[in-house]
Amino acid sequence: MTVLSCTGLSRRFGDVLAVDDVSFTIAEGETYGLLGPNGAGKTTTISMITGVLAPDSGEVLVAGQPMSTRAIAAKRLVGYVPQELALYPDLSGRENLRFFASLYGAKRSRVDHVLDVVGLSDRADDLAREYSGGMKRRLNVAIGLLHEPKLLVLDEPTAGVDPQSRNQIMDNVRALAADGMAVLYTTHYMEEAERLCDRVGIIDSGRLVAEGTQRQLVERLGEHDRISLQLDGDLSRAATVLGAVQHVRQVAAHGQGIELVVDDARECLPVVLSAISSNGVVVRSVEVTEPDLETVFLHLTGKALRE
Ligand SMILES: Nc1ncnc2c1ncn2[C@@H]1O[C@H](COP(=O)(O)OP(=O)(O)OP(=O)(O)O)[C@@H](O)[C@H]1O
Repeated sequence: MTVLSCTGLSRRFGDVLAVDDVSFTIAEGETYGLLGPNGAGKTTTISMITGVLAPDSGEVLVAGQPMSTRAIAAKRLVGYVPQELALYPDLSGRENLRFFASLYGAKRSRVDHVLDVVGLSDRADDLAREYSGGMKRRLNVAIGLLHEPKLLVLDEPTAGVDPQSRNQIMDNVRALAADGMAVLYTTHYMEEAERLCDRVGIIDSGRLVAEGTQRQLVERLGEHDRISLQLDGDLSRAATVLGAVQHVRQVAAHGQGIELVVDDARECLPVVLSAISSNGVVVRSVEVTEPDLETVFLHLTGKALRE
């Protein structure tokens, strides 16, 4: 079942078209990663999805309910974990949660449950100001879960947190998705997107430039595995021999090195190495590059995700 459906979302700030005709959906139990360089339009998109900001055009539906800045029913279905921490430092973790539970009309019994989910039960009665950055963020996630949302929106939840909290947050997302929650996740960490997200959308200058599973994106761009070799010996002979090896698509020699574009590096490598050595050329080093989301992202946006 589709939980989130965005259709033709656009939003302008003065001369800047921050979000330009963005459409995507997220199904029950699916984790969708929204990736983009700084200023691409991620936060503006999220603000429209969570009903914080009105779109100039387009529509957001959450479990079939239209979202708007005044849509109480739709907002009840969304848990939002913003980039900026939103909690009271002079209240304990538990008091923060009780406060937000009363604000959202959530059951008080949810407080202990969400504390347990984010692994803060044993520190629940300490003041939030005494929490580490990672614990504060976990408390923020707990606040987002209080009212049992169908869609959880996390805006860079692991930015600047310690590895333990980062792992905890990622485990939480996995478990929540396994229980059927739809998750929208933005991050600057490509490996998180690779590990967590069933599908990703790449946004650049306000437009969704590509969308799919990691494999689909890599295949659509026609990216291939590469093998870089540093060699001693007759390079031109090695290049000729390698050009005839099955599944080698391109051979380029430069200096003492040869760069190969191949179909499947793991399968090709043993054949490549034996072809070289049987022609009296010595291999000094080998580097294999398999295309990943970072490659796709660079290809599409011309930028690294973390700059
Ligand atoms: N309230 C605003 N007023 C004017 N311009 C804005 C406003 N909010 C966002 N913008 C502009 O809209 C564009 C998209 O910004 P947005 O914050 O959505 O990007 P982002 O992808 O979330 O970036 P980051 O990764 O840096 O958080 C940027 O050019 C930004 O300067």
